[in-house]
Amino acid sequence: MNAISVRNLSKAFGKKRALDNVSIDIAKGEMVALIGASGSGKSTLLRHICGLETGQSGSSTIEIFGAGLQANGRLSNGARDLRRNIGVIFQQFNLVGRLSVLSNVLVGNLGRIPVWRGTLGLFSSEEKRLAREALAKVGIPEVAWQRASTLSGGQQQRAAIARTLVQRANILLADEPIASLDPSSARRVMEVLAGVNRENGITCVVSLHQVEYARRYCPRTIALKDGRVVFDGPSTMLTHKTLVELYGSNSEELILPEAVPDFVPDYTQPEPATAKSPDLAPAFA
Ligand SMILES: Nc1ncnc2c1ncn2[C@@H]1O[C@H](COP(=O)(O)OP(=O)(O)OP(=O)(O)O)[C@@H](O)[C@H]1O
Repeated sequence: MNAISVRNLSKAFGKKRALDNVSIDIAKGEMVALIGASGSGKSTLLRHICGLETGQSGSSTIEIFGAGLQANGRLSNGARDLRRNIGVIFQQFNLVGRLSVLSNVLVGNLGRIPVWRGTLGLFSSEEKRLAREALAKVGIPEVAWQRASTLSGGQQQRAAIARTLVQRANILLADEPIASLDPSSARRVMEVLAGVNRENGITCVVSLHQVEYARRYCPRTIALKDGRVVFDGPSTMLTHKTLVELYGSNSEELILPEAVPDFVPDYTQPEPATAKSPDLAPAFA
């Protein structure tokens, strides 16, 4: 079954065509990279898939697990319920800085509990236990009581992933989650995303600037250029040569300067035990 199905999606902002007749299917359990130079439409596509934007009127549709999220530029009646299945992580601004990390993770419950309970911040001990388990799953159980503003960028992204686990999202859309991180934090966040995909079966779509991360962590890559899908296939086929053909001089934006050209990754193998925190036990599996 497809987790996400997009048909004929176009979107213009004034005269700028941000998405141009995009059609993609993403199967349940896939881990897909969305790459493209700046302004190619990655964020716009993700914002449509989570229902934050509607496409142009016409014959476009977006379905989530076979149910209509939007059609012809209008959100469906069931969109609100479908959105509960979708966790979203942005490059920044994922957490409320003055609240504890645990409170931020507990926010993932809000779609499921009575509004009054959420407003008063009244969470059951079971909900708190699950939130702590989610923090353990992403490898940062020790920061539960810290103010979110005191976390490093990578820890903040991992806390945001923990919140989507508490939300019980079965689709995770991550919009440039590693763009402002140093390489080791970026790898750690990508490992956590790959872990929740592999161990929890969560369908992940991750927009990335660097193709190396796509090749290392995502079996499939969808590449956008000027709002159009210009590549959709195995990440291993997206060689530097192909990137140059697709993007010309803009391809430099997508290749890490120190990258070894066209190394072949092995993302099919689970991470070796040494590369993983013992905290990443599949508590939610
Ligand atoms: N709300 C908006 N109003 C006007 N133009 C917009 C809006 N959102 C996006 N755009 C334009 O649509 C195009 C696609 O933008 P989008 O943010 O989706 O690209 P992107 O691939 O995510 O880029 P980046 O990698 O720089 O984040 C860009 O030209 C952008 O300026």
